[in-house]
Amino acid sequence: MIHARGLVRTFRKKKQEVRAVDGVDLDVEAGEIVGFLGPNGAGKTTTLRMLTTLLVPSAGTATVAGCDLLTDPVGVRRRIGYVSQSGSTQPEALAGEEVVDHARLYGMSTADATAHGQRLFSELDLEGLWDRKPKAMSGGQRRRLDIAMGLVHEPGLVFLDEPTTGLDPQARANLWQHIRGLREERGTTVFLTTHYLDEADALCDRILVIDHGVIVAAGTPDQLKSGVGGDVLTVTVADPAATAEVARLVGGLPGAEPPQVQDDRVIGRVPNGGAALVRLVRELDTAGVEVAGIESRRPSLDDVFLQLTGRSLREEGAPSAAPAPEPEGALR
Ligand SMILES: Nc1ncnc2c1ncn2[C@@H]1O[C@H](COP(=O)(O)OP(=O)(O)OP(=O)(O)O)[C@@H](O)[C@H]1O
Repeated sequence: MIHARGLVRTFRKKKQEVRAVDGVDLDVEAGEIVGFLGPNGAGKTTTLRMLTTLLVPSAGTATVAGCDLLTDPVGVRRRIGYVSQSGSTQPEALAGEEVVDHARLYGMSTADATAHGQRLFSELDLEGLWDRKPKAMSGGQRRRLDIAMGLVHEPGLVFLDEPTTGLDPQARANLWQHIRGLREERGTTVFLTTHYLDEADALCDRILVIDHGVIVAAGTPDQLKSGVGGDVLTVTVADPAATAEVARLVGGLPGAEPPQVQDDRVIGRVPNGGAALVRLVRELDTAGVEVAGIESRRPSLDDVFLQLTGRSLREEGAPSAAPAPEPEGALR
């Protein structure tokens, strides 16, 4: 469904050339849900904008939904849906009318567009908002309206740029269900960027990780996690002054990598978490360290990210859980 080779996009910024995307190869098969992850500024949006014909590549080739990106951009546009980070609804237009007009641009009849738009409103919890202007909707409602716009013409391939940012947990869960439903019922292919690792883990068949304009890893969430190797040990101490001693003990476990200290926590990686945990508890007891919590767990996608990019997605200012819901009816 998407096959890109050597995609490059450069920008000039204060007389310097920025290589926002620096040779991206990617393949997305029909019916897949693929997540595109990367730290801020990694090149996700630039890649998406090229694949959706909004930005001309500086180099490289791609076919998207069966059409050549460079020679048939109109063909690409006809076959895809795109929901940008900023959305595309007009603040003064009536929501339902806008959705219908959008579908009609793609050749749908008014009756079909209305029926399909109303079904999407119901599925995306927008019931009762058909005649409301976006400027009088909450941020979460506007985001769901953007998504309805991207889906109303029933494209076979949808690009979603951070679709759930700003949605409350329930709206996020509804949208995940909707995205899965699109694939199951219509075989829709979905390519999405997200800052939520739990979202990528739960929703995506495959994940591509981009950093500095280059894809640094690709695989299923499980493949990526098992690539990190070993288990993650976390010790939380009652007194933060004890972290140096705990770090020494964790670092001394067989096969351990040098641990990190974050506030009152020491985080280490060991080949066998179960055995290491038993030994560590004994050593901590002997050393007289008061422990507030201790756990061994399988690596998460955040650990994958940290290993691949040297940065944690959470350090990037990305929330580790969805932000608190906006009050319904809040004005822009
Ligand atoms: N129009 C532009 N002019 C100059 N530089 C740009 C332009 N668009 C993007 N860049 C630069 O290209 C790089 C990649 O940006 P891009 O928006 O693709 O990253 P991203 O991974 O989507 O980041 P985020 O997660 O913050 O949305 C950044 O260094 C950015 O500053």
